[in-house]
Amino acid sequence: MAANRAAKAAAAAASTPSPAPTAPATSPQAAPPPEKKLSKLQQKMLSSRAAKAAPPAPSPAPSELGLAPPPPPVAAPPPPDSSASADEPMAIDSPAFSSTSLVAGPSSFANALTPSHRAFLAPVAHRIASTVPLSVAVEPTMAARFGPSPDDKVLEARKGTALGAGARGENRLAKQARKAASAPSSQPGSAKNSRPSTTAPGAAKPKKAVPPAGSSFKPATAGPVSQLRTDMEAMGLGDGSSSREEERMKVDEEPAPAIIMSKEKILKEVKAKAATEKPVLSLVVIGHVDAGKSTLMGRVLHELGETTDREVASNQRQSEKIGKGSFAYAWTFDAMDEERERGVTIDVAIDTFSTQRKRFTLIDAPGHRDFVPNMISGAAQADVAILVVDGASGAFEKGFEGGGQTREHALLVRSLGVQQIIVAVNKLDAVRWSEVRYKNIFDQLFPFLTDIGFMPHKITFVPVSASTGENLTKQTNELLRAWYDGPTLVEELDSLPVPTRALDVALRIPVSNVFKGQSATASGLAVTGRVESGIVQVGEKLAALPGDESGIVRALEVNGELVPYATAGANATIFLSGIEANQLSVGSVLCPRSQPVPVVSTFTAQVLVFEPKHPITAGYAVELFHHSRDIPASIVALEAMLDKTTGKVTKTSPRMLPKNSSARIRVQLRNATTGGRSGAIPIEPFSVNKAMGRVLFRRNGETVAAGIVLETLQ
Ligand SMILES: Nc1nc2c(ncn2[C@@H]2O[C@H](COP(=O)(O)OP(=O)(O)OP(=O)(O)O)[C@@H](O)[C@H]2O)c(=O)[nH]1
Repeated sequence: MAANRAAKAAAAAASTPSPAPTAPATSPQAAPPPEKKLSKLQQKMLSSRAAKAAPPAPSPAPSELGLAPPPPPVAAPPPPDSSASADEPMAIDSPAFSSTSLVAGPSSFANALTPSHRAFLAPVAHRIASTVPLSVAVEPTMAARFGPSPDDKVLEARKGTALGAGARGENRLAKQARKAASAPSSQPGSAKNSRPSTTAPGAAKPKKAVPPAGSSFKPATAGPVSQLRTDMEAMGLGDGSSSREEERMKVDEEPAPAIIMSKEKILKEVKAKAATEKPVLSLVVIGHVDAGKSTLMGRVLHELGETTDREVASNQRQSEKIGKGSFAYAWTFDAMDEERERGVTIDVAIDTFSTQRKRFTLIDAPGHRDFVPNMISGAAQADVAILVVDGASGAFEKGFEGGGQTREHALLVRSLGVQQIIVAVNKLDAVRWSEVRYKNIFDQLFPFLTDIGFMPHKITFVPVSASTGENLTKQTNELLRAWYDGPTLVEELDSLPVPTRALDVALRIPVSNVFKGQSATASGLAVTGRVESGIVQVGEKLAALPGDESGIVRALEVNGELVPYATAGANATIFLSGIEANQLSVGSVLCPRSQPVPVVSTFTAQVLVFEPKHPITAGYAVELFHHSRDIPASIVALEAMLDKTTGKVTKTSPRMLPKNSSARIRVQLRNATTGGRSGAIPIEPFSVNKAMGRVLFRRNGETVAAGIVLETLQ
């Protein structure tokens, strides 16, 4: 398998990369980058699109959502991608603010998980991260005061069911870790009956620690975890070992490890590594329910040798037993009992895989509309997305037209900062590899994606069949080969550009999970989170916002390895000392005390209104999504309506915001005085830090607007 892959990649490298269809040739933006060669089909499709007159997008076309970059002058070269670099100046001052400037990517728990995280988290924390119950439990009076939010209702309904926190079955990596773990106490509870232990299982294999030279590096236990434990036990996740745990984790008396590397030295090292190591990208898989997301990625992992024939055969046998044989590959990800019984993904699942030139952290997101909050949590940390669409007759239309999640997911990932998207046109085996069908889907989807702000050359289409494995790593089907000679899905993944990381700016780590971790290498209070910007290293003292507490980084883990530092883009587990667990929660932000993130409950934002059922008026209640945090808020003032193309004020103090409009609004959190804790959250203007300045607004289970933070107020 490995040899095959190498040979394939070598062949791919030898030939000029040939991307799937890109832009309509009628648009100046449509020109693909010169180094990319079009396949025959792509050329045909583009020229057929060019042949059609290119009328301006009909109103209210998605382009008019204000999400697309303003149309360039006819002969102008393609505009630069304003969010291509995390370091470049912000575009929000520009009159032509658009969704392109809405992009860069907050964070969540999802791809913070390395294999050893999974070992830690499988029994308990895997779900806690993506679900709000932890924060709900921390702020119990919030719901009493304001009533449950729509998304809370979904989460509430999940409590006590197999959908509730911690109830997830073992996934592939957790299972491997459990098998490998030697100590009985380190075994996670089984998915079905046992209550999982709050102590995470030992890592599958002892990992080689990489202590900074000269430091007193020693994984240490951390402070009391009363709130976390209370939360966990309230959710039925405790292991009854409270006092033992409390004793063990009471006070960290280990001396803090010293910081030993200068930032300059780290930056130099990072540069040197970039030349020799595979870059890591976070990949989220999205699409309408049943499009085949889990099957596709389960199959990709198998084709790449990440799962064994034996594992697949076992899933096949077991899925057939309950009459769900067609879901065998999906079971690699859909590990919860309920997911398997219903044949529906409920929560994000994480995995990792490598291609010839890249490593991927894979986030398999649920497609069902009820689980969009989970999808957001996963997508918030992604660099790139695969949008899976169902090519079977009528199925694509079902997912794409009113109410389907194809549009919503694409819009969400774009608003969350994802710029690069691969459309996997799946289930083409069901239509005998019809080229006409493929082109028909391309013709519907491509303009939509460009209109919501994806740059044409950052969109690729690949025809595939997840269940037969066709065109994932190889093309064998003659019906397909008759009209397609472009790259396979894996080749397409392998050739994705690596986003620029914001290394040389203030450190920001939005926390996506808090747990008590214990592996062969480290233990104690730990958080997972994506390093959105800057560099963190062992020994560093970090403020945990909101709050006055600081913790010391005792150990850092990235991709299952202990490391002396982690840089922007890394999904890290950070073991902390000198701070109590109740000072941290999902949505906290770790940053240097000297460069804090503003903690506020009111801010102004520039938003694009999607298609809410009712127009937005002052006092409109919403769920605010910021990284992994999901918090009740109100749009307290409509300051101005804006022209979507120029960004100029068209009307001050409008009475309401209609669908597809752009506006400047004032937002206030609704829990500002709840529970004795500050209701304020750490949030930053987009102009200061793109990743910290993106917000999404949902209401009654639908996403109503997305935007960027303009100014933090109080
Ligand atoms: N014919 C055909 N069926 C497929 C293909 N890919 C997936 N399916 C079937 O489609 C159904 C749904 O597949 P899943 O992988 O669970 O879909 P999903 O998008 O992950 O579903 P959710 O995560 O619940 O939204 C299963 O019965 C699969 O066997 C394909 O390429 N061809």
